[in-house]
Amino acid sequence: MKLLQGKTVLVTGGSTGIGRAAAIGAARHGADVAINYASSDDKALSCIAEIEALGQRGLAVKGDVALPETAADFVAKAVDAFGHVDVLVSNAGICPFHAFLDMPVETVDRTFRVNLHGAYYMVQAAANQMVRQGGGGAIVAVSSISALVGGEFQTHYTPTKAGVHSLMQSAAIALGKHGIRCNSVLPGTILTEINKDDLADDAKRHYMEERTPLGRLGMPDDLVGPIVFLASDMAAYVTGAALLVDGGMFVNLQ
Ligand SMILES: NC(=O)C1=CN([C@@H]2O[C@H](COP(=O)(O)OP(=O)(O)OC[C@H]3O[C@@H](n4cnc5c(N)ncnc54)[C@H](O)[C@@H]3O)[C@@H](O)[C@H]2O)C=CC1
Ligand SMILES: C[C@H](O)[C@@H]1OC(=O)[C@H](O)[C@@H]1O
Repeated sequence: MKLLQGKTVLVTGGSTGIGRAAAIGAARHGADVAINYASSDDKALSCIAEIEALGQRGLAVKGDVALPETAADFVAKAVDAFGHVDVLVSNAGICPFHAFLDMPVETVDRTFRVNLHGAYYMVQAAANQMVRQGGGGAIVAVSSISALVGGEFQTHYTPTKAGVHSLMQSAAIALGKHGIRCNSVLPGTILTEINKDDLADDAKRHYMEERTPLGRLGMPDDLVGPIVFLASDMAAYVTGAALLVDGGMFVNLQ
């Protein structure tokens, strides 16, 4: 069953990790897909190749989501290529682990600009296009379990994830009249580039695995079903919601 047949799906940070999995997963469900990416042309093009191998159209647009103009450019190029925007997956993000007391200003600033400001600009640009089109749409933001709990070396990061979660709640109210649904997924610990160095520490990785009732850390593909569901008409009456995708980590006190 293809849940996104005929839809156009935009994904930020779509060349690796959760964004890549979401982009290819959307194509598997019948969507044409545009990805935003920050750096690696090779990784972006290989993602497009996988989308096209599934019989769907793909587009890769390079841009730094921290820059407001990137959002308008990404949406405009997607509309030029595919004619409309039906779904936005706001995924791009960074988590440069660092201690609190000597956290550099530039690290705080960059993390906020990418994770929160970038999400804001992309959601706003996609929503304006959806309003122009009429017919509604769906926005899925990749927040985090870290919207709900803290991290010693993530004092600059967790507020951005809480902010993304809150942005979806407010956007859901602002956009409901336009038939645009806004929801968050809150992944637990998923094995991707973002935490490759952090989880190279065996003790840290073992601790995170032990905290997870399902007994394993997540993989990017574990996010595809929840994201596609929230993007699809299966979630027609779901907006302002947050879906933990964490193997049970959040509820596991003892
Ligand atoms: N991996 C995990 O355990 C978790 C990840 N997340 C979130 O998932 C999202 C995706 O991260 P992952 O797939 O895990 O790692 P990742 O590092 O593979 O993906 C992040 C993507 O965002 C892109 N990106 C970074 N800065 C950008 C910028 N300024 N402009 C455009 N693209 C940019 C990167 O190039 C990369 O492709 C992030 O928002 C992260 O906060 C949330 C909870 C858990
Ligand atoms: C980068 C972290 O390992 C990852 O990202 C999050 O949002 C959670 O803190 C995960 O553990």
